[in-house]
Amino acid sequence: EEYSHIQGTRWNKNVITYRYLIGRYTRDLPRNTVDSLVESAFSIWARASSLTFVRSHTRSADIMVEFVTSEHGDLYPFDGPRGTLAHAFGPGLGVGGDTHFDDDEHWTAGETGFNLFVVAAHEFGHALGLKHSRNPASLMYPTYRSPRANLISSEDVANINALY
Ligand SMILES: CNC(=O)[C@@H](NC(=O)[C@H](CC(C)C)CN(O)C=O)C(C)(C)C
Ligand SMILES: [Ca+2]
Ligand SMILES: [Zn+2]
Ligand SMILES: [Zn+2]
Repeated sequence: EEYSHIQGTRWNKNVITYRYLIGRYTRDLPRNTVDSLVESAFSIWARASSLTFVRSHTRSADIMVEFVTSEHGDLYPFDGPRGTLAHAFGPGLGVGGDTHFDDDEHWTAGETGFNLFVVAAHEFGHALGLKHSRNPASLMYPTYRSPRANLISSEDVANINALY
């Protein structure tokens, strides 16, 4: 789900930085696989818009990416295996844009478990300010669906370009 009621509606810049909280990677996948799946999820939005995403190694990144379980320091504890898979805060300072993945899930790069690329693409939509869509073809549909060819719909492209 998205918590944009806490944050603003959009970033006031086109270059958006992200970083991982070191030590908060999942053990389901090699680190470089996590890095490339996350990079691919960002590139979906970069290709659809005028936004660019830069990985940062300093404290000041816009979007902090981490894998956490249960109670993890915000008001939205995760719920163990299945159920909620991840959440992201809408654009803004501090927690704004931060994206948390439930590490009680089995994260994969394929068809089994939950595909990290698919979930990250959805979450980064929220981190950019998008809300859920009732259109099942949309990346912002609130229920997980396994990876498919064209993940992003024309509605998603229209929505991100209406915002930026
Ligand atoms: C398998 N479990 C689900 O399909 C669950 N949905 C999610 O975990 C959403 C993320 C998916 C769409 C990647 C939560 N969300 O909206 C985050 O921004 C439930 C539908 C059970 C809530
Ligand atoms: Ca869960
Ligand atoms: Zn969502
Ligand atoms: Zn959280």
